[in-house]
Amino acid sequence: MGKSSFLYFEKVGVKHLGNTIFQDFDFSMEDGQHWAVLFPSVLEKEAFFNTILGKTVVYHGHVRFPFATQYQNVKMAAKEVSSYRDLIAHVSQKYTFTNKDNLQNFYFQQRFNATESDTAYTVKEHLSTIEPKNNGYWDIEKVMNFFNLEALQNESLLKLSNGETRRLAIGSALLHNPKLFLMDEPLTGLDRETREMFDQVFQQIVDSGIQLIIATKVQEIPKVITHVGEYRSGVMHSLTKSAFLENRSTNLAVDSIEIDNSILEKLLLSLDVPKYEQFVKLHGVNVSYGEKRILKNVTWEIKQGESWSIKGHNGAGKSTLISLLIGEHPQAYANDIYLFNKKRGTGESIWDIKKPIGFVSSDLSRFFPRNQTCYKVILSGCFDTMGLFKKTTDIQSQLAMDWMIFLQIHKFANVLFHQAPIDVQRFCLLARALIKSPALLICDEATQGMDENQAGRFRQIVNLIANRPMISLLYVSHYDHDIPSVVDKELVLRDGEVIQMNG
Ligand SMILES: Nc1ncnc2c1ncn2[C@@H]1O[C@H](COP(=O)(O)OP(=O)(O)OP(=O)(O)O)[C@@H](O)[C@H]1O
Repeated sequence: MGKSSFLYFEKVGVKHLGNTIFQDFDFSMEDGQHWAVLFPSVLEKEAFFNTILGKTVVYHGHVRFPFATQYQNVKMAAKEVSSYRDLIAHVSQKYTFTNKDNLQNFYFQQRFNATESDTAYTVKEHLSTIEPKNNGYWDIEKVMNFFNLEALQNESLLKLSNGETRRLAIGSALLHNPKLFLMDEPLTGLDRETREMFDQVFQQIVDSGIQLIIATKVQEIPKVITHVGEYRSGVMHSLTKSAFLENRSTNLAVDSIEIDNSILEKLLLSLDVPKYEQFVKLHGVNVSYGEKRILKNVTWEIKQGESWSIKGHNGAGKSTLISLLIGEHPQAYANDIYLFNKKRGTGESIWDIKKPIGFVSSDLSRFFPRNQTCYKVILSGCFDTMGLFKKTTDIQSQLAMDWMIFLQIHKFANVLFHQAPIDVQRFCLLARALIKSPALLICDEATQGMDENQAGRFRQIVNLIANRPMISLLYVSHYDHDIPSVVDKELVLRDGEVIQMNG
């Protein structure tokens, strides 16, 4: 390797989660370079990052980190324990924040329950608990300022929206002043305006002396990137960014995916949904926390069988609106809301509300107990619990397995859910939602972090389900191309207000 070598893989063989992922894998990054890496599947992408982080089994070859040599020599001379990892920051799609007891045991509806979240740190507290591994350009003040976190500094971590959480995750990682920053799809979950602003964010990070490896989509390769590595057929094809973009065919169409219709037909027959006269109706709905108004006078009706998208900037109130529908928000009772023929607050139980709803969100995965397998997570849909705690019938067990086979995730049945790749987790959540024959399927940024082929397959299946006359769909995404074609109605929120409704 040359003198200016920063990081390299030499004929590396890697095993991860029981699978051999790489054989004779080569990759080389020089000082001053910033890489975008493209992987066909989440499994390979996660294995690549985890290998750099030393979390996989390298059974062959070497991974070398010349960028850390000087640092480690200095530490060794001072007789201090150190690792090359001290110089790496990583923001994955699976980031979680812990609470004050250092346990990650938040439960889902806690987010919407303003009084119950005292075990969660505020944004400012969280940033001050981080013990930077290195001193450098980034400190709390710079991070707060640069990522627009001042206004949120006293908010509990639990209450942050998806986009707010991501800004915080990137800012938190920078506090370590790493030399190498690994980012897994840093733009997903961000609204269009924020995504556009991120070119400046990357530039600032690079200007502070940090080198980047970003897993991303071709359409989202940031300006600062100098090189692109595309992993195909076991080989990382490396090019400068300009050569890559020149070579690239403009046809980025996603493969159309073969769906096994015979299994689907059988599964769809199990989706036997009753008819509701008053499906979902909201009239003048308001949600606020103290002075902060999150939803303002929202009036909206969804008829059975309709398919809607909900759009709006990060923090506009989309997830809050959904939380009212799925029975997770305590302020639902104080509002004029009809769900499935019943007015909220007239004696119905939370289970009555949840029963007709299948819910899939990018956020949901982190709330399942860590001992749950993929199979159990799917079965927990039968009981609307976050994990399986009851005995299941043979019919339920068979149905869960049939959905897994149809969705091609059956080989993960006994894998712990939190260890499964992101796309497998999402298909599990989809199966968990569908196993109980929902009348309303809600997908809240559900394909976030999935690769384009898997996201395409997810949309295709959602399309097939939502095309059934008795089933309604609510779909939230920051990307127009991600919205399934069955969706023909949209609600747009800005700062909690409905600014557009095409229904
Ligand atoms: N319990 C709470 N107390 C105070 N503020 C809250 C609470 N819960 C949510 N919020 C705030 O309400 C706003 C709306 O959040 P919500 O998650 O509904 O936004 P969103 O439109 O889904 O955003 P994103 O696209 O980023 O997911 C955010 O600014 C969030 O910080």
